Amino acid sequence: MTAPVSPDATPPQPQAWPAPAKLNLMLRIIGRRPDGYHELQTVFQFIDRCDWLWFSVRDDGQLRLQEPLPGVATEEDLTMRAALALQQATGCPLGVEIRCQKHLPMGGGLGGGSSDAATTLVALNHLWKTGLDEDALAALALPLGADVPVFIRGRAAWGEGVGERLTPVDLPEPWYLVLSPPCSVSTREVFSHPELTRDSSPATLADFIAGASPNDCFDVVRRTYPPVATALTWLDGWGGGRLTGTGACVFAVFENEKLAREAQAHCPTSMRSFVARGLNQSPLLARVHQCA
Ligand SMILES: C[C@@](CO)(OP(=O)(O)O)[C@H](O)COP(=O)(O)OP(=O)(O)OC[C@H]1O[C@@H](n2ccc(N)nc2=O)[C@H](O)[C@@H]1O
Ligand SMILES: Nc1ncnc2c1ncn2[C@@H]1O[C@H](COP(=O)(O)OP(=O)(O)O)[C@@H](O)[C@H]1O
Repeated sequence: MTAPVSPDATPPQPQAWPAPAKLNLMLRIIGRRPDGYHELQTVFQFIDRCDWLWFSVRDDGQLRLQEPLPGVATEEDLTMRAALALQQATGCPLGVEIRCQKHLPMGGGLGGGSSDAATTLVALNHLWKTGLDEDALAALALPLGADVPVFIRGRAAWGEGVGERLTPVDLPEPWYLVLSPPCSVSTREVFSHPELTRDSSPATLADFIAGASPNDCFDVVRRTYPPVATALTWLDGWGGGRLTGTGACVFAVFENEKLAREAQAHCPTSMRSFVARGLNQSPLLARVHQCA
């Protein structure tokens, strides 16, 4: 299924690389590993809302970031960590200067930082000609964050483990109204919350397709973050809101763009929102094929 893309998915310049957002269409926590990480079951789908990145290769091996993000030290930025990981894994003598134009809210459950990291790995693997295949890139991606591999693979997926065991799925590609409450949710904080449900019984993809779309973080996040509760209450009037990942963003599903935009027009002006199309294939894959 090929979806028409919204203007947000149009590259600002031909050399720009997309880092799309993801939604978790469901999220179950079925256990905890000895290292403290939670065993999940989730459904990932991309949306056509993206951060955009530019890469200028340097001959001197240095890694530079134009315009560091507020509150994120340059060496902690996931683009820098991804570039370093690729450099170290391949012994590549080249460096890069990276510009990242953020459109995705940080700590929003949209996976923006993870997607920036994946786009950096994929783009530099091409620009530095380091020749890693998809499996090797996904292996480099996982230590950067549990969400990074799905952005490397670039296909909507049923995810298990910490989200690294991925089975591609072909889903309907509806339109979403996404609300971005004025708060940032720390994934680590939610996963360490004493009241989080951690023992859901395992589900199957068939359960999701039959309409089961729980998010086991929903109650804890709604109780802990009042702006998320406000956004969810508002979406109750539009068929009900769902949480992506650990939030803060929430979303509702619409059959077409017109209905999603109609709902958005009623959204309180205090609430940031956008309309986006669900995508089973990441625009990053199309960008890579453009280079082939
Ligand atoms: C929950 C999810 C669902 O897609 O998304 P977000 O809401 O963060 O976008 C992801 O699993 C998040 O992935 P990601 O954001 O890459 O998390 P990481 O950086 O690997 O982990 C941040 C912290 O969350 C906790 N963590 C994360 C993932 C997991 N399965 N169990 C955990 O307990 C760990 O304490 C970890 O130190
Ligand atoms: N390039 C980046 N973009 C966004 N966040 C980043 C980036 N590099 C590091 N981070 C850190 O990762 C955290 C989680 O980011 P993000 O992926 O946007 O949220 P989430 O995991 O909720 O989807 C941020 O709060 C920030 O501290």
